[in-house]
Amino acid sequence: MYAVEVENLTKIYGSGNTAVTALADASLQVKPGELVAILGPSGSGKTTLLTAIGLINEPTRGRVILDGTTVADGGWVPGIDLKKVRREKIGFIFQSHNLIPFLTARENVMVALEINGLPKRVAGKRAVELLEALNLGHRVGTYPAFLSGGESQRVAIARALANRPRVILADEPTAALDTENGKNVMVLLKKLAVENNSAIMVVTHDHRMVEGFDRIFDVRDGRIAGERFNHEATK
Ligand SMILES: Nc1ncnc2c1ncn2[C@@H]1O[C@H](COP(=O)(O)OP(=O)(O)OP(=O)(O)O)[C@@H](O)[C@H]1O
Repeated sequence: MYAVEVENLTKIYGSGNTAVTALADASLQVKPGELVAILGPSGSGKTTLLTAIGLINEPTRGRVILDGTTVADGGWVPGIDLKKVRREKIGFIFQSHNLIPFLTARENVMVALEINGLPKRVAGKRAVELLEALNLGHRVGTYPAFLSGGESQRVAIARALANRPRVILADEPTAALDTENGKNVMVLLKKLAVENNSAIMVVTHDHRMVEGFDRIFDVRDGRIAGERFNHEATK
């Protein structure tokens, strides 16, 4: 079973003379354990695609199937609890890490767990384990203002992973990092995809990172214009 299936997805913003077709019949599938890039010029529809899969942006037409559950079929499937599906199946990583400034690294990760009903003590323990796995064991009590860019991004990754989501969606996660930290984040994402059997989709402009992906989807004018396998990455 695919972790993510998108079929003929179309998104039209606005209506009449001002209507903009941001996605036009885009289709793709991503398997569990796969790390894929969504690559394309500015305005090509990458973010629209990612936010539709992330249940943030309602598609106009077409289907989104997450982990076997149809969530959109010409708009959201009636009666579906979008928040619940989002919380349980999806982890987000943003370009700017969006950490909560008045919470420590550990507390930032705990928030994601507590929202899903984990008791504080259990959440605290798991948050520390996650941060340790990302080589941040020495930073658990540190506030975001005192973390480097690479460290902050790893805390954000720990938070996105906290609930072991089947699908991880990342919007330019390496853009604010130097090449070395960016490459480390890519290696880490690949490791996590494999270990957790998650599908990871990354919107990127960052050509420095392209070789780290298993597969690359090229987006042009709201369409999937091409698909490349990265044999180097899968060796
Ligand atoms: N809320 C909106 N209302 C109207 N048009 C929008 C809206 N969001 C995006 N668009 C338009 O839809 C098209 C696709 O935008 P989108 O943000 O998905 O592209 P992108 O590939 O992610 O671009 P970038 O790389 O610059 O972030 C663009 O023409 C954009 O102007």
